[in-house]
Amino acid sequence: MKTLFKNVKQLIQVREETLQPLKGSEMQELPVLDDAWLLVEDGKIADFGAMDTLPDFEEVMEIDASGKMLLPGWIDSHTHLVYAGNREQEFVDRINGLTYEEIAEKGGGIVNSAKKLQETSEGDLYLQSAKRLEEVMKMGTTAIEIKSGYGLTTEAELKMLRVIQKLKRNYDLPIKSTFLGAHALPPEYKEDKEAYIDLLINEMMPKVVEENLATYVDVFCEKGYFSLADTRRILKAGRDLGLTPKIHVNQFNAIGGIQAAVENNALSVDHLEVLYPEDIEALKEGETMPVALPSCSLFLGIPYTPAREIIDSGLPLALATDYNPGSTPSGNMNLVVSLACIKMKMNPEEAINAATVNAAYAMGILDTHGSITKGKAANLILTEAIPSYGFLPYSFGANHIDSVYINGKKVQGC
Ligand SMILES: N=CN[C@@H](CCC(=O)O)C(=O)O
Ligand SMILES: [Zn+2]
Repeated sequence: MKTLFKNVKQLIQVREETLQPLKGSEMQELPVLDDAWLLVEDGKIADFGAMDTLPDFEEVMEIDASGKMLLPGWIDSHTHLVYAGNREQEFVDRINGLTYEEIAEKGGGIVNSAKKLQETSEGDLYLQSAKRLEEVMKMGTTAIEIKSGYGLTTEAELKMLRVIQKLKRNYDLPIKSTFLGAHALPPEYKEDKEAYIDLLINEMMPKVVEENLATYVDVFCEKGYFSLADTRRILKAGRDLGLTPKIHVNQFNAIGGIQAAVENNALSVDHLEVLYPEDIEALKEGETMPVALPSCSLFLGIPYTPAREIIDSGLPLALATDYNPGSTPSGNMNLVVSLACIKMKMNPEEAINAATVNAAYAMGILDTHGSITKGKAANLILTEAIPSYGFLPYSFGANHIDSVYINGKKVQGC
């Protein structure tokens, strides 16, 4: 089955190849092709060009994209989309003056979600999560990473990861799973953190690997959660079992997590709301992608990741949602791209590059996704008729998506 998009006002993020993420000033370049066509065959981008070069294709389904833009679908490289229930009460508590840390100290936060998840059946958890996945696909997300970390027991962590595995089987978009057993200390281990880390390393991780349930290993490296020494220990154990690190660092405090991540060849370091010059220097030493999560900053009222400092020092940057019940109950990548421009002073080109090419790198799928490149998956966003691509972040909060395609197939309901 072939699909031909014709009269596309602009094809955005057109690249012959994407071997490396985009760094520093490269992020300002967003290659586009005006008045274009694009052919999809067998779920892949087969060819594209300017309208005055359009060949006479036979047996194609034609889509007239006059006035509309076609771009690679958003790639969300950091989410906690599998969770049970919600934490609306904590949202109200924060409105009334408590901080995220104070709520966690009172037994709320991650352990609150863990309690809910432990009490939820695998079937119900799947249904809640599938609904969220469909919601974000309609908003243009065409590849996603999902973490465990709301289980905090062997059984519940495996339950989460099996739900992710079932989502992978039932949905066509790339889904990568990350084992985040080191998300918080369960209350029963409050006095014995080492015992929980032993359980995580000696029981949970081997089972996760045996059942092939995760590609990445994550740690919440933060004061009051997992220390630098804990992080190093868990990353090493994960690497020994073949799990690549991809970790939460520098959300509230910088405690050396970036250095540990780079030393362990982490694929990404995520959050970075607090960033010191030595963190930037450490990132320059490796291939680890910094990932900013601006909708978390918006929701918690914490600082935004200093994108200008990162990009202007020659580094790459990716954007993701952090979709989770506590700090970011939103999986809207369109809002993330807008916030990156409005609050982090990224220009539209940088933000779109960060949510496509660099996001694909942060998910380990840059060779197959993230750009309009021949042979890559036809995971695409077709916008409504809009004046320019900059209009997407500019008109924040609005939905200008006409339709979303995954492997060339239209996502229903958008
Ligand atoms: N910071 C750690 N984990 C999540 C929040 C988890 C929660 O509050 O449930 C995050 O990335 O923001
Ligand atoms: Zn997170």
